[in-house]
This record gives sequence, C-alpha cells and structure tokens, in this order.
Amino acid sequence: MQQGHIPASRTVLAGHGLAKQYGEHWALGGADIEVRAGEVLAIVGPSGSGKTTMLHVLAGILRPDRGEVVFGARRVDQLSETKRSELRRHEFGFVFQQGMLVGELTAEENVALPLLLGGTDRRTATGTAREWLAALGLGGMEQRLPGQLSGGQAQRVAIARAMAHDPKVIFADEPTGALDTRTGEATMRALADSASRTGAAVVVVTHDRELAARCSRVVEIRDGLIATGAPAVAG
Ligand SMILES: Nc1ncnc2c1ncn2[C@@H]1O[C@H](COP(=O)(O)OP(=O)(O)OP(=O)(O)O)[C@@H](O)[C@H]1O
Repeated sequence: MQQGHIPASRTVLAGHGLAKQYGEHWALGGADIEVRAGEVLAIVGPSGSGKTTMLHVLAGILRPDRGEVVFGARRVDQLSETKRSELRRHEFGFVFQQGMLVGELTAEENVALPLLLGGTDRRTATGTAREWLAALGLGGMEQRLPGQLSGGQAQRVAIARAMAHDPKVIFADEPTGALDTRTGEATMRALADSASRTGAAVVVVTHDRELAARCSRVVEIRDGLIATGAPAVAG
C-alpha cells in the first residue's frame, strides 16, 4: 500500500468526443470527460442515458466508435483487446453492483487472486490481501466464504480486491445499488477512503443523488452527452 502524492488537478484519464453505437442507437453521442488524479467523480443521469457505456469506454472494456480515450501516454481506444485487458488488470480496479466474488474462495483468496494472476508470489499476494482486508475493517474475516458475509462486507471485500494491485483508477458501477442506505453510505466512504490512501481516482456511476453529492465532482449524462453546467447534484 503506497501513499499517493499526486497533484490534485492533474488529468489521469480523458475521453474526447466519445461516441458509441448499439445498432441504430447512439448510447454516447460525442461526449467529453476527464478524470482528475485523486478525485471521486460521480457520473449521474437518467436510466439509459449512457452512464455504464461511458464507464466501459473509459475503462477500455468497450471500444468507442468515435473519439479518443487517453490514459497517460496511451490511446486506450487504439489498443488491441489483449493490451486493453492488460491495462485493465494492471492500472484499473473494478467494483460492481454485486461484489462478483468467487463463491468457492475465501475473502483473502478473492483479494489475492488478481495479484496471483498478475504474477505476484503467493506470500506477497496473501500479505497484501490481509492488509487491505484489515484496512477495510474485515480483519478476522479473511477465511470466510462470500456466502458467509453480509452484503456490505462482501462489497468491502470487492473494494479490497479492486485496490490490492494499486490501480490508478477505480471504476465502480452502482457499487451501493444492492445495499440499504446506511450500508451503502459506509461502503462508498470505504471506497473513497481506500482510494485516497493510494491517490487513486474513482469513477462511480450512480443513480443515488445523495451519494453523488458527497463525491468530489459530479458530471451528468443526458442522451449520451455530458450535460455541461447542469445542476447535477440538485434535488
Ligand atoms: N449491449 C447493448 N446492446 C444494445 N443496446 C445497448 C447495449 N448496452 C446498452 N445499450 C443501450 O444504450 C443506452 C445506454 O445504456 P447504458 O447502460 O449505458 O445506460 P445507463 O445510463 O447506464 O442506464 P441505467 O442507469 O439504466 O443502468 C440504452 O438505451 C441501452 O438500452
């Protein structure tokens, strides 16, 4: 676990003119977005407005039909599937609505798994997994299976897993969507605290305006475009 010392306003990831088409439908219509170092950026907007598509395009899961995704010196949109997959594994972390933990593996094994797959030796991977689980208040639960954890605990394991390889950007798609309000707030706080510990930026898609209001910045998407100047956190 490293302490981040990244200047607050530096852009770590940017999308320019992003467009993505599904059949006849343009899910993104030429949107510009930037993610700054160390921030928690909320993407809000109505259902079907293109939030998840935006997240997937920024994260290199989907390739845009038009536009550029720039991460450091790399044009993510121009990388091959293999290179994008490598980039995701090394530089990005992911938290989804349901933790998507491997049911047969313990909490500790779930967190260590991506490290092992990335070539880290078992001892280091296990140590890092334990450290992150402890940081997320899950000390003593290392040997539990996902089915033996509450929804909030499982999401914190998912956060530990997303953080363990020290990613630059964490992408979270409705990470609190399956949780009650209080657990959701605690989970979001845990995610933001974890990211601030390492200096990672967080991009979070959410329907929850209260949760968005607590993020460092909010952008609103409407019909596949960033609704610039919109009072995204109002009401
Ligand atoms: N794989 C796909 N094939 C066809 N259409 C798709 C696909 N994925 C998304 N869409 C369409 O693209 C538009 C944007 O979808 P997206 O999931 O990005 O929206 P969203 O804002 O995340 O929605 P929600 O808040 O409901 O999750 C929607 O009209 C959706 O139906």
